[in-house]
Amino acid sequence: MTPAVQSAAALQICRLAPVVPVLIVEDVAQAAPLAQALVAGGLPALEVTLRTPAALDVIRAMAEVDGGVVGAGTLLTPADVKAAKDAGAHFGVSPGATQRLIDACIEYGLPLLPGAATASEAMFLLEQGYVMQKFFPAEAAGGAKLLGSLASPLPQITFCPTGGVTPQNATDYLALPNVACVGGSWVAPKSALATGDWAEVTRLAQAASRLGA
Ligand SMILES: O=C(O)C(=O)C[C@H](O)[C@H](O)COP(=O)(O)O
Repeated sequence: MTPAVQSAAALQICRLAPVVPVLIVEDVAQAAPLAQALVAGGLPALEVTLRTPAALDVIRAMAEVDGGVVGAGTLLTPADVKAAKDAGAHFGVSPGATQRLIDACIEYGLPLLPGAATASEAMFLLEQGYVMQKFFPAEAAGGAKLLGSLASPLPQITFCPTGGVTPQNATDYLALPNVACVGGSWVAPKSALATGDWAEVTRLAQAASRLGA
């Protein structure tokens, strides 16, 4: 799957809703109810970070949830790409990008949302064919001001800013011409997961799904 085809798929997924929840899930039993709560709240695209031992099983369980489009986050190696694809991930997200990671996504047919934080990184990815990129770490790298500054020299790139995005600053990003959606962990807070408060997750997702409207 060429980078251009990967980006077309990633762009479509990023346009489903203004927010892609970034999920850190320790317990596979939480996967289905969490995904159902987020989809019910209007956020179908879900990013499960490969940062917990349960992550691949969580992806497997979430892939069964109606209406959800599940991706794997924190992809760092070709082995991560293969494991994510085998688990049923529809897309992959990385904080950055390496040639090995890109080659693996081409080989295994996993649409990648690769990360960039500077003009040169974004241009390297554009040369490869990635017109849809993650802007990471969004707030620490320069926030909406930096990303907005990239829109005029690099109008062909659309971004999903992630990292430090909150309900408060999300609207600044969503107002930019080069932003399709934002990524954020706030819609699935640790406290709600710990208590299984899925109604709270749906409430947060509903509020997030209205951002930028
Ligand atoms: O794991 C990845 O692939 C990452 O790139 C990191 C995530 O984007 C951040 O963890 C977002 O988290 P918040 O800043 O809490 O919204």
